[in-house]
Amino acid sequence: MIKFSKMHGVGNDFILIDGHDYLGDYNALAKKICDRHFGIGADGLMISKESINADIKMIYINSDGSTGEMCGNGIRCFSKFVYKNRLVLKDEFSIETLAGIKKVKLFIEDAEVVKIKVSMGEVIDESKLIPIDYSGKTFYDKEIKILDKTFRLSFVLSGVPHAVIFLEKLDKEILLKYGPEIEKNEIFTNNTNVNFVEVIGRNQMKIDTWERGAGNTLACGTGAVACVYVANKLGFIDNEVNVSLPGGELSIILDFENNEIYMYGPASTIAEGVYNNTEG
Ligand SMILES: N[C@@H](CCC[C@H](N)C(=O)O)C(=O)O
Repeated sequence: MIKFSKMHGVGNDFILIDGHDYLGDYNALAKKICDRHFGIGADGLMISKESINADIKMIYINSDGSTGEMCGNGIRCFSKFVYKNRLVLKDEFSIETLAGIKKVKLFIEDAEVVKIKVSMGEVIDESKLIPIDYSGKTFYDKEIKILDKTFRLSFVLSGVPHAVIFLEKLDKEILLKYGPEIEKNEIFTNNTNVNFVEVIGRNQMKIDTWERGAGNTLACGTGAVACVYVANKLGFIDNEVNVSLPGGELSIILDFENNEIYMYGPASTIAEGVYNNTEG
């Protein structure tokens, strides 16, 4: 029996457990517990662990059992989870992830966490530092043929790898047909998340994401950061952007002076309970 919380960050849903409550194989557990028919159902599993370098450590595993280095929506849920479960006793703290240490700040009203700010760090775009088989310096707006269609694609690392494609209008059929193909395209040496973006104005965009290891999700936080960064680099938008995702809204701020990117968004607790790990 494993105690869990089920949470979502703008529709990107997760199961969270305290690492003290389960010490087994987390990747195998993620596959079982995230299954939408035989498990609780979620896009990913997060486990809290003690950290030597930060206030707490977050382990993130996708629903297919693969490890993700970071999760933008996940880290907001994780922050609220560890605060509510008194694993961290401050409202501003640091979290160790496989993509480095991230700082978070909780906004609390009437004892409820209403919003979380995450310092997401820098986006990395140098090809030699990111998982792409490409000899040029960076991979911005390059033509790439996928099945029968040629896309203009950019590729960056915002904690996890992200492909960014701008469309005149978002199209679910394109996402579902080409997303899985791009995710596993051989140029991306560690696979990739795939974001389709519609720019609405200088401060507004819409994104639909096909996630590495989880498929089509209702939102992706690291994806929102990657898309805002790339769109700004290509001159399409300013540095403060409201991002609409199928599951809700995020706010992303590029702070060039401090080499920092901030993400603001909510985190909601849906359920708390006990998972029976012996059946299912
Ligand atoms: N949903 C996430 C990203 C989760 C990890 C990703 N699927 C990967 O393995 O790269 C987010 O909100 O950032």
